[in-house]
Amino acid sequence: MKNAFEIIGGKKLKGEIIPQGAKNESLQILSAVLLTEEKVTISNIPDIVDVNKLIELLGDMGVTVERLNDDTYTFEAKNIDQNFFQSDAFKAKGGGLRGSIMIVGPLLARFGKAAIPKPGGDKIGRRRLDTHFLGFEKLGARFNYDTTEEFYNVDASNLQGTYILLDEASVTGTANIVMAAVLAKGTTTIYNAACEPYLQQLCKMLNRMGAKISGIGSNLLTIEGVERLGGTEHRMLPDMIEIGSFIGLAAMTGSEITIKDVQYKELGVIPDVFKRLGIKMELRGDDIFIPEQDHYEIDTFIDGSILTVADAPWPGFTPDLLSIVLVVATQAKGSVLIHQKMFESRLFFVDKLLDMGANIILCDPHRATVIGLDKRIQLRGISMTSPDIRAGVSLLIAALSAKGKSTIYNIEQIERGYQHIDKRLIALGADIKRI
Ligand SMILES: CC(=O)N[C@H]1[C@@H](OP(=O)(O)OP(=O)(O)OC[C@H]2O[C@@H](n3ccc(=O)[nH]c3=O)[C@H](O)[C@@H]2O)O[C@H](CO)[C@@H](O)[C@@H]1O
Ligand SMILES: C=C(OP(=O)(O)O)C(=O)O
Repeated sequence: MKNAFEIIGGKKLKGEIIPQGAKNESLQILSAVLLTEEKVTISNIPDIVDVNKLIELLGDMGVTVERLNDDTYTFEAKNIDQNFFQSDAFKAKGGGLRGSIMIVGPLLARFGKAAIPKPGGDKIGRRRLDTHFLGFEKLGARFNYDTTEEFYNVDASNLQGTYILLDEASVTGTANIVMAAVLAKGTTTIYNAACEPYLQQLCKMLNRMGAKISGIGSNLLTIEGVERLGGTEHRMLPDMIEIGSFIGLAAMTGSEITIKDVQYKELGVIPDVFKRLGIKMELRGDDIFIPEQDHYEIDTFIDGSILTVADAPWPGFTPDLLSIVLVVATQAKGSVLIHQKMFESRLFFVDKLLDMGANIILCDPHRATVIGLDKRIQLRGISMTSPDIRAGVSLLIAALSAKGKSTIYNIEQIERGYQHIDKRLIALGADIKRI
């Protein structure tokens, strides 16, 4: 199995690229098919490792899965095999995919019990699941964590709606609790709910299935429980993290790129953050056009002090794009402080950028100051391994801009979230070989 990319950098790219369907939305939406025995048709599903693993897991647990074309599937969760959840196969597969935690909410809602191995995942720091389980407990569930097997069992024969104040606005936690509450008795109110577009899409889909959710897009969701849900059709939004990654790629490599059909109004502050790095872009219809630009200059705050880009729950800036912003800043004119508030170890990949010649001071695990090189000095290609999905793409962008050859190992990290990324970038003129 070829699991590295060899990249010859320094080439300008040119052309159009279509963003894939959203990874994080897909993981929520696919879990929601478990809430009904009727057929659910889902389109614009990205062909990426994480999503394919979840589809396979649904099939293993008894969901009838039919692929209608490249990106459209039907799912029918009529005969779920309860024995599967205690099998070794489930323990091995379920743990390999963080998003699989979101099958718990729907399974509780529909069958009154669920099980899940502790998910593994990227090297980006501790990732607790407390919010999920505190929410389930409020709804009347009892959970048991087997520390030796690293396995959770959850029981909830009688879910009852209630008021839940989340300890933090967890994205997958909110999705999980919403999916448990839609079939609970009575009304559930979730305050401090996350409200990313992924969640808005999930709630809209659940309402089309017969759920009664109001407050969509806010941090206060009200869910009136219903007896049953039915089938529906759903189309995934374009992946906003991919769109941000392509904006960064265009700027860093000085390329003219058009990102097609971005659903601009769903992107929140993402385009503005890249604009503050000095990147020019135009909205043409619903496409983002990024012209070839040899230099871009980072804005300052109004009082002239150094700009900070920090993550925050939606509608703040997503943490999943901070690594991309960091890498793009290495070739800007000016300086920026990158403040990764949510994850403890997501900035450590800067050591690779330092080896490539970037000017970065890692202040502490959460903060890095980037002093841009203004393209006076080109990064140089090196061999590296990626610790996580977004660092992986950031390093790919750095390698595409760098002088000479780079090798990125462990590209499964990248491929869990970016569809056929080598082929799509080669179509724009990139020199990438799978080795
Ligand atoms: C499959 C999926 O959808 N994954 C996304 C989801 O993960 P996930 O749902 O696992 O992430 P959470 O929203 O639960 O939390 C992410 C991190 O942020 C911290 N935290 C969260 C909320 C808050 O108000 N304050 C705070 O500090 C948490 O402690 C945790 O360390 O949301 C993350 C945060 O946008 C994204 O990086 C992931 O790509
Ligand atoms: C951290 C991410 O994903 P996950 O939650 O699946 O690990 C991400 O998409 O950047």
